[in-house]
Amino acid sequence: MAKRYADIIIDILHQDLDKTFQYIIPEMLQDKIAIGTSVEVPFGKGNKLIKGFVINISNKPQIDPSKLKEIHKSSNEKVNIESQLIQLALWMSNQYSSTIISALKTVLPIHQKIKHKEEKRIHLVIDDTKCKELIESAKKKNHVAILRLMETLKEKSNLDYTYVTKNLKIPLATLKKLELNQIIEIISKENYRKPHNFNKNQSYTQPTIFQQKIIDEVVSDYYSEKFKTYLLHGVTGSGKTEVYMRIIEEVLNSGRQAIVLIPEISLTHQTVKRFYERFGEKVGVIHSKLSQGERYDQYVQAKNGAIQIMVGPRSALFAPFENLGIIIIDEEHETTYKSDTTPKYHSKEVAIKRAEISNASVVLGSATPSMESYTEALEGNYKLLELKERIDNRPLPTVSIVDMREELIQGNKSMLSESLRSSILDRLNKKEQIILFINRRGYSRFVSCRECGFVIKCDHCDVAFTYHNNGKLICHYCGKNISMPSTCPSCKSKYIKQFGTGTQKVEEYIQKEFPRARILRMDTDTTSKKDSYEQILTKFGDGRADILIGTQMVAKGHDFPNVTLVGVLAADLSLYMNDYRSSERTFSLLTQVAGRAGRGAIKGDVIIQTYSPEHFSIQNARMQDYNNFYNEEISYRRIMNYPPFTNIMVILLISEDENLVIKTSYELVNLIKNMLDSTNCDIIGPTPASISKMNNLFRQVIYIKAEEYNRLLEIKKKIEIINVENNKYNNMAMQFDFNPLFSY
Ligand SMILES: Nc1ncnc2c1ncn2[C@@H]1O[C@H](COP(=O)(O)OP(=O)(O)OP(=O)(O)O)[C@@H](O)[C@H]1O
Ligand SMILES: [Zn+2]
Ligand SMILES: [Zn+2]
Repeated sequence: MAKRYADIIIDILHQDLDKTFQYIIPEMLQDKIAIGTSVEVPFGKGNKLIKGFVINISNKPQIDPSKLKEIHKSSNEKVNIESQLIQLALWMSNQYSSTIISALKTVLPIHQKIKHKEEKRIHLVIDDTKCKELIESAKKKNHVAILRLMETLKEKSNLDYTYVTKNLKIPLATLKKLELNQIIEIISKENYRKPHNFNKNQSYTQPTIFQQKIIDEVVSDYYSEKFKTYLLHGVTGSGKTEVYMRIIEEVLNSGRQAIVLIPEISLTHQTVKRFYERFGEKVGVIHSKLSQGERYDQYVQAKNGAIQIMVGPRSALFAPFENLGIIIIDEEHETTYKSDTTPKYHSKEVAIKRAEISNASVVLGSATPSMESYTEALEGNYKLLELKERIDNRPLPTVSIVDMREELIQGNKSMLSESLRSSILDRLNKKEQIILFINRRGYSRFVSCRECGFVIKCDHCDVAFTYHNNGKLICHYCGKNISMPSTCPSCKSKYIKQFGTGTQKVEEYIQKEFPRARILRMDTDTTSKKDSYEQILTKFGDGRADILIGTQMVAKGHDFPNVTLVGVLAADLSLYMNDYRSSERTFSLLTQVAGRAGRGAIKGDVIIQTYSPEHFSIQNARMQDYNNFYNEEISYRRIMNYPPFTNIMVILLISEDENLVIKTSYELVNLIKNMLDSTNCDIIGPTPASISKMNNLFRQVIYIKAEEYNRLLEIKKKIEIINVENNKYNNMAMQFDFNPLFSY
């Protein structure tokens, strides 16, 4: 048999060893070694044995084979799932241009040294008569500990170990002795931590004919082994979750597993509850508020088959399912699906890749699909599925727009318009519930006129200037900057200022206006504890509060049938961020938050307060007309050459030396210009980053646009080679991001 060689990545905990080493696969290990196998290899001068992972196998040695060492030993564990995940990590490290190690750390739980929580119980193993004798003799000999234990055990027959040692204060030696004499038995049973407690519900909803048609389509593709990516575009409240659950049921029946991704942790409670009611103990959950131990337990159970559906944000994508059948991404348009740490992957792309590796289907669901996904669907790359109506033919809520400039003219300077104020009062009287949404994205960053609504924008880029603390307004797309004007350039009003209201201020104000209303607030301040989302949402869901005030986290996914009024306090805040995606984000946010109203028997109303009532994002959100919005936005993207028509790579340069970072950024741009054939790339910048100084480090950004994604990867590789060859960027950190969802 020809000799085979394995590329091995050495112990993942050594950050600096981000390269592979080739080893000979010895005869006796030939059939034990595959991609993903964990092995022990001799390393370095002393040939110390260390752990590594096989990431590739070939027939060709890279150097003189007599210089290669042999793999010492391979672990006997089944490798299938690790091998799939390692394959995925390798793809990620290439696609997002990160180190192999950081990609591996993302997909595999590296630190596995967490102890299982053990539950031990003490059982009485002698009969009643014997027990009484023992109690009598303990009394005589004045053995108080034994007496105490026996009397309690006689009644309960078995007790929790910790209770016995801590509460009854029985010494360990005594327990040992009793065990030795076969009076008691200490039985330990592995006990998995359960992060959620719900009951399985037996009554099932019957799918509507519209839901059924979609379920049938996906399921029949699945059974004929056509594993595709679907885009389920269903209006708010159309019952997408039921569709997911029915499809998953079939996947489970076929002996395979499912992953359900949700955009953020605030939605975990509702989704896990719904899935748990349907599937019981088979549902697992992974999110950042679980303890290390809880997370590890979920991982182990997914691996051993106890858990078959993993629900959670991003990281649930890496659940170690051997036979993954489907990945669902709910609210697929959400920006939280993009990782903000290296590798900066997009969950949708990784999900599609993972599905390809394991022959699984992917369902993306949203009432407001991302521009990218909808374009893919129109081009036939994803299969488009639509739910155009709400369940039971319930109407979508009526959305009205209030022009806050008018309110000001009428002398109303408060944050509530007259119409929103009277509607709130009306619902409080009717004992119906209200959600007040404060759009905090772009908080305090752009500058607008309170009188005419004018927003100060860069004349080259059609994006709002960003307000900087030194009183300067800077365009982060071209670098142009101006001083903050003292009057509105359009109407000369002096009510021009940067924007923003905090949630807490809103809560205080609303409470003062409606003293009898029971108010809950949900934002990052009120949700720092592990179960705070759950508490707030359960309280509101049970009707123990009238008004829920919150930021983005109240906007989507929630299903509260008694909510009949949704108020949006400042729709504009996300409209003029220095970001070409701001229209899309505003539209989907408003449509999503509007979609929380009228999901039960009573029709809902939505009131959107804005200074830009004519903006097409707001107008289309009012009509809840996704297609119209898409058509307007896509033509803008085409003209401006933004994604999905191009790909963008960001280079962020960071240094404590301001002059150096600026000088280098210009040099780098020249260098890139020289290496490009300029026909198919566009360079924008360098400019100072939105946060141009952070922790005393100065930040410059360069944007490169290219139609072909791989061009960007090539450019990046070249820059790195130059860097390694002449140590060019030594006193500087350089970060790359591909198709970022926010501007830098
Ligand atoms: N077939 C059905 N029969 C009766 N009620 C249903 C059915 N399917 C779903 N529902 C109910 O309709 C409501 C809305 O469903 P769901 O929350 O899944 O909507 P959605 O499409 O995910 O909306 P959003 O995009 O706003 O999150 C839920 O209360 C759900 O229980
Ligand atoms: Zn500009
Ligand atoms: Zn003005």
